[in-house]
Order: sequence, then C-alpha cells, then structure tokens
Amino acid sequence: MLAYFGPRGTFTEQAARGFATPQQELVPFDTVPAALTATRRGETEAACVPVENSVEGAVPATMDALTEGEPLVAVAEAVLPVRFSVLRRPGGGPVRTVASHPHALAQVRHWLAEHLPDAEVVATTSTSAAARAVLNGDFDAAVSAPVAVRHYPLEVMATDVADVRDAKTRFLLFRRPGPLPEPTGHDRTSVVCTAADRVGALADLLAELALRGINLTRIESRPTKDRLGEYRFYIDLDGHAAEPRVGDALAGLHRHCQHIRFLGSYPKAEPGGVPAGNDAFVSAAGWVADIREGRGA
Ligand SMILES: O=C(O)C(=O)Cc1ccccc1
Repeated sequence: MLAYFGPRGTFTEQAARGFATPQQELVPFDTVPAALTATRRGETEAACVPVENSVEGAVPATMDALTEGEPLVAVAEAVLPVRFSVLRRPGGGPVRTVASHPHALAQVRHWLAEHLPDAEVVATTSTSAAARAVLNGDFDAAVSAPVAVRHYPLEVMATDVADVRDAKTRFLLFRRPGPLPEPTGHDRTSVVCTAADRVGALADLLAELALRGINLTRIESRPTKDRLGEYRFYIDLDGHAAEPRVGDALAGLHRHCQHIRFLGSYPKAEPGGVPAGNDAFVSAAGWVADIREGRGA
C-alpha cells in the first residue's frame, strides 16, 4: 500500500500514481503527517508527499513532519507541472467563497483578482479537500487539480489556470530506513540538521560541500520551535551517499552539527545540474583504502 496526501484528486495522488507498482493500492490521508505516520507504523510501504513548489517554495507541513517522529528516507522524486481547474457545483449561484490549499491560492492570485474579485478566499488542507467541501455546500468554488473532476461531480469554470506558466511541484516518496536506492549518476541527497550556535557555523557546513565540489540544490530553514532564533536547515545536494565525496561531506556535516538526520539519496526527477567530477574522489578513496590495507604509499 502506498499512502499519499489526499483526499482523492490531489496533485499528490497524480505523483503517487507515477510511483506505484501496478499491484500497489493507493491510500489517501487528509494530511501530510498522517500519510507519513502510516508509513512509520508500517501500515503502508511508502508515502508520497509534496515537498516544494517553484512559485511558493517549501511545504512547511512536510518539512516539520520529517523531523518529528521516527526517521523516514526518500527513495524517489517526481516533479509535476501544476495548472489548476476552478470547479463549482453545477447550477450553483454567484461565487462568494473560493477555497484551496494555500500553495494553490498563492499561484492563482492574479486570476482570482481578475475573475472573482469579490470572492472570499479560504484555505483548506488540500486542493481536493476544497473540491469536496464545494460538493458539500461549504464553499462556492474550489481551485483544484484537473483530475479532481473525475472524483467529484462538479462543473468546470476554468481550466489551465496559473499566474506563472511552467509552475512545478516536487514530490518525494518516503519509506522506512533500509538499503538505499542504487546510485544512478543523477542523484540527490537530502539532510536536515541543526548547526552549532557559534559564529561561522553555517559557513562551515557549506564549506564541507564546496570543498568537495558538491552542488547545493536547496537550503531552507525552519524554526526548531524550541527557542526563538534557533533553526533547522534542510539541505539538498547533488550526489548519492554511496559516492566517496558525498559520504565524506555527510561525515563533515555530522561533525559540525548538533543534530543531523539523513533524509535519503534518490534519483533526480529531472537530471541535469552541475557535473559531479566524481572520478578523482573515487580514485582518491581507493588510494586511501590501499594505504589502510598496506597495499600502497
Ligand atoms: O492539495 C494538493 O492537491 C496537493 O497535492 C498539494 C499541492 C497544492 C498546490 C500545488 C501543488 C500541490
């Protein structure tokens, strides 16, 4: 079974369908933490959740849920283009309220200002929770994933709605810790860490990557919630933990951090980025291994 952030008809369901094997049953959960908890408890093999969006940035619910509770590791990534459909009850009256996930609302602000300027905008837990609520008569319109009309008998007011063309959302598939996916040469590694409280601590973390020619693809901070001014850093970098230079960098981060949690090494959905130049690191690691075995100098 594969858990996903639902209910049925979310963008996350679309991403989960791309990850699932033909036999795997997809199970919706109303929140990101609930989907992850089901996987932590072993009730589902994996959980698909949204991580970030090219317009609105990180999904805070996902970031927080990854640091709370037992560790989970990402094993696969998907990036989906995001365009919205605006749905309403068939034959409904004027649209006075419009609902959706905050990330969706942030991506259709201009459209709403132009087409529904007087509608009150309401945040819901997901885009399809909004569609479901419209069906129940709680709101007049929902900004949803195009697949939502397959699940909810609503009327399509508009399709292809997006203030920013080419907006994309990134999703990850999490499992309980186990053997890592094989390196493909186009991988990403994610960690979350708390740097020591001293001058230059963050610079030291970044230097561990820079020294080894490792490309940082994302750094994001969230409050630890314990103390004002204390943050966790979510770091994505190019490369796989099995590669010597990435392994060394992770060890370096571990030395500099108060806490560090590995969040996975997995193939990138969109290969590209800075070429790794791995060969020199592999040969250097081999040389050190030889020295340790008494085979060289
Ligand atoms: O609510 C959904 O459909 C999601 O899967 C989260 C989301 C919200 C907005 C854009 C992309 C994903």
